Amino acid sequence: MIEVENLSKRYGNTLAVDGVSFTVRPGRVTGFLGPNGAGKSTTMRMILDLDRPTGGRVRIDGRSYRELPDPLRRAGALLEAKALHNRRSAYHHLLWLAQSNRIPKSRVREVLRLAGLEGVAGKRAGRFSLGMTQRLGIAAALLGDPPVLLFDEPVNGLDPEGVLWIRNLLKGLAAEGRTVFVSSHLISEMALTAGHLIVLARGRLLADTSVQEFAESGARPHVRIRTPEPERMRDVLAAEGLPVKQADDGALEVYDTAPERIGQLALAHGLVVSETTLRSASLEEAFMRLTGDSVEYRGGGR
Ligand SMILES: Nc1ncnc2c1ncn2[C@@H]1O[C@H](COP(=O)(O)OP(=O)(O)OP(=O)(O)O)[C@@H](O)[C@H]1O
Repeated sequence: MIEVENLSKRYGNTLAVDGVSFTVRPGRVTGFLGPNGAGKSTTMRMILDLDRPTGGRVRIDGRSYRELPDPLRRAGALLEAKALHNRRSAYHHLLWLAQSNRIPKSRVREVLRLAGLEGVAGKRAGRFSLGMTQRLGIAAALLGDPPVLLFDEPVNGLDPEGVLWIRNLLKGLAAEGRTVFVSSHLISEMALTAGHLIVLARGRLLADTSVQEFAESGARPHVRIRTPEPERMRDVLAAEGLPVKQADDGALEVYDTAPERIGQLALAHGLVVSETTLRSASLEEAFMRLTGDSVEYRGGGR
């Protein structure tokens, strides 16, 4: 379990993380979602004691990272993939990590296999592609077989097969009862892997919720209408007190109503309607609404 309490980080004039509290529980994948610059990486670095908080505190299974005995066996992490300027082979890189953390040598082969790197174990890690570097980072995170795992944007640089692999890996690790915390700026990716979401924007916590609740809370169902006379339709809808807006493709979007009601109104006013479709907002729309609002709300602040 990871407990983050009132955590803040200031870099000069930038409040990268602004009084954030949440708990990441074991047994499920928790997505850490937010647009670029939201403060996800900074939060993850503070959880791992790689960056000192300006305020607040973090606990991993009840202790701060630096108090953990054998930290690699308690918490594993993949942070942003950096090109490894590493002359060591993938195998020797992992072996060095294992030996400095009292992890048995046999575990190196195991994680190379888990990460699909057996075939390139002898190659210099510094020459790896981004996708292979990502896999090597994941192998290192798994090396100590830790109950707590953090992954910062793990699908970056992976090909479709790799993306599928990581989704299944994350779900499998959570199903084993581990605490799995994964950052992403893509809600679509998180919808496929995470059961729970922590949403951050501009350093602030916007939501701490299940994926399903998140979709429902952000969703505002509406009816899409296509008509050759959009202006007249707008007038009719406005007279009925129905909120309406025009989508980029020219269709009208009407809220707080049902397609049947639109059909009745069109008939009553002699309007031709070529499409009426009930749409519930997608997860993307829920995410955009939530984070977009926060950007507007906080615009000019600070
Ligand atoms: N070392 C640093 N020095 C100064 N500012 C920083 C530093 N690290 C991060 N920031 C700033 O803090 C804010 C949050 O950055 P952070 O990288 O944590 O966001 P993020 O959500 O991980 O975004 P991304 O997905 O783009 O990595 C940004 O405004 C960033 O410019």
